[in-house]
Amino acid sequence: MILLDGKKVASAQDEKMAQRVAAVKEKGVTPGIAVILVGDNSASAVYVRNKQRRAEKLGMNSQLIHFEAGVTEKELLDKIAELNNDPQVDGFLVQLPLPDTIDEDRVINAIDSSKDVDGFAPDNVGHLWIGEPHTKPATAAGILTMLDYYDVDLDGKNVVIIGRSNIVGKPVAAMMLAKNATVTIAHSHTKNLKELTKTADVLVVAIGKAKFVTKDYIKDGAVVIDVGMDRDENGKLCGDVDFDDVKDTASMITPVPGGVGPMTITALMEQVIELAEDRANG
Ligand SMILES: Nc1nc(=O)c2c([nH]1)NC[C@@H]1CN(c3ccc(C(=O)N[C@@H](CCC(=O)O)C(=O)O)cc3)C=[N+]21
Repeated sequence: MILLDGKKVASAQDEKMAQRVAAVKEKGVTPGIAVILVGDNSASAVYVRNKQRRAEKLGMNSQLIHFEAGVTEKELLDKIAELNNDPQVDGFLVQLPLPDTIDEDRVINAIDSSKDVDGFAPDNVGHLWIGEPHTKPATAAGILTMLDYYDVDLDGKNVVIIGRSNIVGKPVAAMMLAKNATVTIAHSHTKNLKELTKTADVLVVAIGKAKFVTKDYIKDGAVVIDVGMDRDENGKLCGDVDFDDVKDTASMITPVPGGVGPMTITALMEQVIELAEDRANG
């Protein structure tokens, strides 16, 4: 079994990205990212901190805007308008999920789609499905970079994705379809899930249930991508895949932590650098 080592791939990408940051700075542009975090969800705080750290390491400008859970939609929308108009900010995102008091769609729609580094804005979703992406959702982009790094060719492969979220499942499907895979999206209403997942050459799991996928879901030699960020019975970070159970059946697998997570951040940073390059080139 080959471990798909997100930390290793991320640091290899970091070297290339640091050079791009340096080159764009020579042209007088420093790539700038902002992250809006609402409330004090501890997991979100960890991700946000990791994003800040990576941005700083790459020599980028990075600002965190932290609102209390009681923030009003208006305050949030005002901040978004300010970032839309801030020329130093190439891209920004609002960490999801938001508190129930806030209309998530309205917030996402308020982000200028040219600065929507998450690729969640409706026009960016459309561009992605047409096959002419502007910005791409970071987790999906990170997964594709990872597979490319390990020379996993998707052309003609059967891909099964468990999970149909706008953040992960759907964009992974669009991007793998563009690589000529045969893509199936499974979800909570799917019948005979195990029979379906056993047809997968590549299985992507993004459901948010700790250790849900065991070896009886997997074809011998499958590539398994675990997008889960869950806690096991001892409160330890784990994925949606029972790693120890599947490790002798899968040919390649992402660990949690150290798999998709670091790649998500890499993809996000790369997206901001691309937007900064566009700014520098006018
Ligand atoms: N608008 C928006 N965009 C997102 O991209 C977004 C979001 N909202 N909401 C939450 C999810 C989750 N996410 C992660 C990013 C990095 C790690 C990460 O760095 N993980 C490390 C460390 C995890 C740890 O130590 O806790 C790892 O897997 O090795 C995890 C999860 C981005 N998300």
